[in-house]
Amino acid sequence: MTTAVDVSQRWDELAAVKDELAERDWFPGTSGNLSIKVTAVPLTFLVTASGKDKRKRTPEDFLLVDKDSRPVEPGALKPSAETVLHQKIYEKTQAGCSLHVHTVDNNLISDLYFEEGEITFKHQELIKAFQIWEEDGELKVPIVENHADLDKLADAVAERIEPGVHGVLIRNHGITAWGRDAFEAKKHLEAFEFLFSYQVKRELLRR
Ligand SMILES: CSCCC(=O)C(=O)COP(=O)(O)O
Ligand SMILES: [Zn+2]
Repeated sequence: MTTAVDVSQRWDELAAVKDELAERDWFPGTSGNLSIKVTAVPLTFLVTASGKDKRKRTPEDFLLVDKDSRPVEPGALKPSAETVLHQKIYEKTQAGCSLHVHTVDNNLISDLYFEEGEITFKHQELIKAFQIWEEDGELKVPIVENHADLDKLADAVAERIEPGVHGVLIRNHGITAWGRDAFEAKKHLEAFEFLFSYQVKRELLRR
């Protein structure tokens, strides 16, 4: 059962994450969407309303949706166009929070490594953010095509989820990253973006 207290607590957590990502300027041109799980069975989650400037904090920032990404209560607010991606993450993982942002670095990496289908990070301290502690441990980030059909896109992302995958890049679009809760999802997203930024600069220096 969803209680008003659960929704309000999760709302505040997601709003705090949204503020922090906004400070990093990770929502250019109204892009990006965020969600947080409220109940597991049946699945309900708060998701950002579509088309809004996610840098602003308003009482209409999020709405509660059900297991089919439909609003729990009728109203004027539309859930993110990409809500079904969040739904698939909750269906396929134990995630409690899912974050999607468009950055120049994640777009460049998704394009540069698209043909390989993934990018692998090794010998980087920050892969410890993903609990990889071995000296030769590797972090793989799958890359999928940016299908215009969002159900197809969500299926393509879901197909690449396996143990050890904490985020999927969408070619020239952005990344969807997740974690057990808001803290872990943000930690993963920040670590991914650090690694992408490093790799972009490394490629530039090499050329
Ligand atoms: C203006 S960016 C195009 C849509 C998109 O990729 C995105 O992340 C934002 O869509 P939403 O419906 O969640 O506002
Ligand atoms: Zn997007």
